Amino acid sequence: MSYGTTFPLWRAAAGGAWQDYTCHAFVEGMRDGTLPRAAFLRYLVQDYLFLVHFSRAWSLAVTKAETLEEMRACAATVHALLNDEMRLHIETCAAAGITEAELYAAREAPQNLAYTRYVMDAGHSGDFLDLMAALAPCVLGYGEIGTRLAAAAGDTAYADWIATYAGDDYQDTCRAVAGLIDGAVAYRLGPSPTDSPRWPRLCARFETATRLEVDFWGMGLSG
Ligand SMILES: Cc1ncc(C[n+]2csc(CCO)c2C)c(N)n1
Repeated sequence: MSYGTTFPLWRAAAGGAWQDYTCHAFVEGMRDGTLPRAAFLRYLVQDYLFLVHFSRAWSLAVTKAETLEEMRACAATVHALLNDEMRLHIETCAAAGITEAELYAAREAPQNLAYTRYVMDAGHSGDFLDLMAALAPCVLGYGEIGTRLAAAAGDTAYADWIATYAGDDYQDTCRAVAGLIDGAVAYRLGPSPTDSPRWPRLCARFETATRLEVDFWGMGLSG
């Protein structure tokens, strides 16, 4: 499966890290239902905080955009994150007796700090493309994981999670973000972006963010 033309190149350049992320033991545990509930809730509480900072990162993308089209796409993502994406976390945690105030006050795990602040820094120290390369593994990785798990899931309590990311709405989001990235790359790097002196650094940013996703899953498992 692939979204757009830039993402497959970045994914290939990330090598084994991409496999480590999308086929992580945490993911396999959701697929076959063996993931302990405590690990999933630990992940979900941290992921709520993650989404707070990801909303900030997409907000930064609005200010780093160079076209109105880019601004609209990033602003729409901020809106979706704050108003739709986080609701899933709030409702699932509420059912487990965790309030939103408790979510907001939870202490960030070091793996969470490392990942979210890395992404923010990619945007602060770089331009729109640096930020997109750091954001891409998160958005498109979950799209890939959702699709794979929907086709291979066993009897699992995580069917809702899988259905969310395998569903048409989320897959449309993935295609839209891939299109945003392809357009942004063409706008800034021209018709042969892989020849740009900037290309290796963008690949490196993508790979680093991918490794930080691996560590984020690991945090859920290790507690
Ligand atoms: C650690 C971690 N990585 C990726 C996602 C997935 N995700 C993050 S933001 C977003 C909406 C589109 O930008 C989606 C689907 C997550 N929740 N947690």
